[in-house]
Amino acid sequence: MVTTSFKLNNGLQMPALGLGTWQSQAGEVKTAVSYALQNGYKLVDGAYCYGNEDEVGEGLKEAFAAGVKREDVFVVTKVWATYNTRVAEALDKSLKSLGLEYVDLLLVHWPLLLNPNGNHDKFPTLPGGKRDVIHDYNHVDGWKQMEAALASGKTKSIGVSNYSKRYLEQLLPSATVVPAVNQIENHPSLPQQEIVDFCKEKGIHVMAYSPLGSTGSPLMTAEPVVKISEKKGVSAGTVLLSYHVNRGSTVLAKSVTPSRIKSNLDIVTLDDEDMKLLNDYSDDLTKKGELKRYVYPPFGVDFGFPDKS
Ligand SMILES: NC(=O)C1=CN([C@@H]2O[C@H](COP(=O)(O)OP(=O)(O)OC[C@H]3O[C@@H](n4cnc5c(N)ncnc54)[C@H](OP(=O)(O)O)[C@@H]3O)[C@@H](O)[C@H]2O)C=CC1
Ligand SMILES: O=C[C@H](O)[C@@H](O)[C@@H](O)[C@H](O)C(=O)O
Repeated sequence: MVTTSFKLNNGLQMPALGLGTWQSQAGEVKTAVSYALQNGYKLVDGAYCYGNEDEVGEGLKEAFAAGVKREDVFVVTKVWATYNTRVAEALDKSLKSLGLEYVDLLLVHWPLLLNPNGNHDKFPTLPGGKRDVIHDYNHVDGWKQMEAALASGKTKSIGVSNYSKRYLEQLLPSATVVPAVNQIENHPSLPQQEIVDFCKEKGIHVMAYSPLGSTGSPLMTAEPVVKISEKKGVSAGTVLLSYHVNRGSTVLAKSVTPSRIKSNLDIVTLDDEDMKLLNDYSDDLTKKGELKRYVYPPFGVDFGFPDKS
């Protein structure tokens, strides 16, 4: 029996699979969200930064009108980096767009501050074009605002995203509330074993993003993925998504294509031999220095991840 949900450190259950909405275009994401929720998805992952939360909200509304219950959907949003000193405001904006009274999980999208008074709401830049990062901001202080957001009742859980072990080690000694979740890029080409192990030790649930290798799903053709998919008679997508659930993580898959949204629901148990093939592939890339991070925004900040600074 494949796991369908995981218990968070606050006692709430989080579904094992969620629909991603990054880069889901206007005119497509409403249908994707509504279709997914009416066909078995229980989690939707969004963010203010994605610029499509109004439409995600329309999709939620359509699903609720069709009989899906609010309490059966786990809605995630994130505080964008220009709002890390204005968490309450960010959460209110997202709730308004989503048409909700509360979200189930609010994440710090990235552990840094982009200038809240800069030349752009989301991506402020300096005269030379570089991102306008406020370098004396301390993400540990920012967490206090996340704890206040939790106390407001407008989110049921709080967590982080894009936190390496180093960043978690900075945060945890001062945290009154231990993050329920760390959402990180994760797949066989970026196993993140150190962070996954550390999170497990600290009771922080991992949500894996870009499991297919992000735009265009390049990991579908990775050799061990194809091999396992042929052996088991399942799709390459199923292998890549199941890898996380088998590791005890929640996985997010983005699609705006109904047939893919549906097929991504097929999570299977991978046996020890399958996991060994995938782990050997990861170890080999690690040894060769060929780990691959697909999501690498130009912040110019060392986040402490293994592949690139
Ligand atoms: N916290 C963070 O900083 C980040 C969070 N995320 C979250 O994780 C989610 C997933 O990651 P994301 O980077 O979007 O990438 P994914 O790894 O989910 O890949 C998405 C791509 O794969 C395609 N695809 C989806 N399913 C299939 C399938 N069954 N067969 C073939 N192709 C398929 C999609 O195409 P199509 O849509 O055209 O069907 C799209 O091009 C995001 O949407 C977002 O919610 C992602 C990045 C960073
Ligand atoms: O969640 C997805 C990613 O983190 C995305 O929000 C960033 O990559 C952003 O587009 C950026 O350019 O900084």
